[in-house]
Amino acid sequence: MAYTAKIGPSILSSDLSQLGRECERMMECGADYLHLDVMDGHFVPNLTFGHPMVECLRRCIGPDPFFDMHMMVSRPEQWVKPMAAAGANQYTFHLEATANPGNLIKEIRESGMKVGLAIKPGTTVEELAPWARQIDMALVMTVEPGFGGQKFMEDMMPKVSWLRSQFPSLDIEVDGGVGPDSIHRCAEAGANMIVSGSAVVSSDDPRSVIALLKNVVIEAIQKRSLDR
Ligand SMILES: O=C(CO)[C@@H](O)[C@H](O)COP(=O)(O)O
Ligand SMILES: [Fe+2]
Repeated sequence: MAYTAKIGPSILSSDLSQLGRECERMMECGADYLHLDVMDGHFVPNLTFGHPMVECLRRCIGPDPFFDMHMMVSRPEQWVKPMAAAGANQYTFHLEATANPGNLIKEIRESGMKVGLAIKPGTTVEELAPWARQIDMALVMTVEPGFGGQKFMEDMMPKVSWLRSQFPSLDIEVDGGVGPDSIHRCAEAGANMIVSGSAVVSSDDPRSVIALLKNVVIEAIQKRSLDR
């Protein structure tokens, strides 16, 4: 069991005029990585930022924080090299957005980034499975991508459980509506990379929320290793 508990705040719900400072604040509060949501207004009905912003963020907060790029874009092939040059560490693309996942996985690796593969709520986990041994992380969306602050979809948890049973050492991320009320379900199902936006960023005490989320996942991982 190679995976560990990691919490990655999504800075989508933060004060975007202060993005650099907000990223620093999340890292100071115990975040393990930063989840950066890129939306192109086409794959999803919302627009955020692209590689120029990532380059500025990297310059602002230094080389260490791990940037997990959640690419909610229609042509993920187009942004691999620019994102790598801007300082992204992991490129998480949507299975629904490409006709040739194998080629894209190869391009991402050749650009020096880790590979994440995301599925929307309507996509089955069996469609992701053929790629699972070639990727670093599977992202099971627990809301329809596009906006922060939506309700957690508990009915996505069987996808996480199935992936964990089939791929015991894969990093599995959940994203959307995850916070203190839903973290137990995610952790029990087998998720180990936890994206949390509004629950962390809008809290008066983000440090405590991050610690709580992480402890629940650590306990679930320990329990699973004892049960084996
Ligand atoms: O990718 C997305 C939404 O499309 C997410 O990363 C959200 O931005 C997470 O925010 P919360 O749902 O936790 O508020
Ligand atoms: Fe996201």
